[in-house]
Amino acid sequence: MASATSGIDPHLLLSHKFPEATYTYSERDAALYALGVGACSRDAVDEDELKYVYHENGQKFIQVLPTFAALFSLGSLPTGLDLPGLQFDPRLLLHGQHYIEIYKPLPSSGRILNKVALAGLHDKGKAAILEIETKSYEESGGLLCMNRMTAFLRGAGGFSRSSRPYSYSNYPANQVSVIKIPKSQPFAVNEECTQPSQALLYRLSGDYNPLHSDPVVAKVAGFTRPILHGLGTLGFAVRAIIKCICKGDPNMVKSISGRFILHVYPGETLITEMWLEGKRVIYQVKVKERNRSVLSGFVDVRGSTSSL
Ligand SMILES: CCCCCCCCCCCCC/C=C/C(=O)SCCNC(=O)CCNC(=O)[C@H](O)C(C)(C)COP(=O)(O)OP(=O)(O)OC[C@H]1O[C@@H](n2cnc3c(N)ncnc32)[C@H](O)[C@@H]1OP(=O)(O)O
Repeated sequence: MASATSGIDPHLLLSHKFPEATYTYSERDAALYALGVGACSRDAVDEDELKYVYHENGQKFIQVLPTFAALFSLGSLPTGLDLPGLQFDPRLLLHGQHYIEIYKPLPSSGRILNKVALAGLHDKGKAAILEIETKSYEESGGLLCMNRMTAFLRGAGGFSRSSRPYSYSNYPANQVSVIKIPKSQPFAVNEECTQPSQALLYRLSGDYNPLHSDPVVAKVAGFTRPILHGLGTLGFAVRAIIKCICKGDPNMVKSISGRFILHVYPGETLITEMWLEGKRVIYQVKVKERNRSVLSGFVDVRGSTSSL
């Protein structure tokens, strides 16, 4: 794995003000995204999923998966991940966690205004953790969703000026995604193969990091070949939860939290296990071929749990 100079000045970094950014998308973008996270990949006429990619039964608009909201936040990051007070090797960046709150059903197309802020910074010694929060507004001014993404910057830790490791976050502790996986049998299990070309398809939704497409870059980052986008795996998991628990209704999803535990290679099989705890679905994704957990978290749902 490569290493390079890094350095973080917490005060300079946290005082940075991001400019507002817009993100425009069409139905084609929403459908391409759905295909990128495996919608209809097992069955091109899947009765729960065709609506994400096609105007099924004469529906006026396609429906949008709630995880599509994550693209709003990626689109608002500065080019080259260039921020004052932040020096790190971008080749060693991994997506660590992602948290989304959805306040309204996502429209099938739109122009979104993003307000971005730094939500957290933590010194983990071998790594720095940087959290970026994006609030996304419709043109009418209504708040549509909020994303908080966590970047795990390998090799960028050790910037604390005192013996106590630096740690700052501006949000409640109950929104962090380290969750306990129940010991009981899961309520539902979904198994699905990703395609060898999955990351090449997913990247067309706007995350062109070469870690997911370039074998040389992947090796420098410590992987044998390009890996799947973390948000790609999250998209598979949440789609499975919508299918198995929300009876195919994407608008039941209220919030989504996930921690990326281990990388996934495109072509591997994802097993999503789900447990119901009131209105919360605890989930864990394992890679079948390596029998390893790669992602875990929770999805909070709207509506009556008795009908689930
Ligand atoms: C604008 C400039 C800023 C840039 C940042 C912008 C945000 C960008 C977000 C990134 C999105 C775009 C790029 C996308 C990239 C990808 O999709 S990469 C693929 C998806 N991700 C992965 O595959 C990562 C899988 N996970 C791992 O490989 C490992 O979990 C790890 C992240 C390498 C950590 O493992 P390890 O080094 O063994 O850590 P530990 O020793 O267990 O823990 C050390 C401390 O770190 C905490 N921690 C561990 N894992 C995570 C995690 N996933 N997220 C957040 N924090 C994590 C852990 O709790 C430890 O802390 P303490 O308990 O306090 O000691």
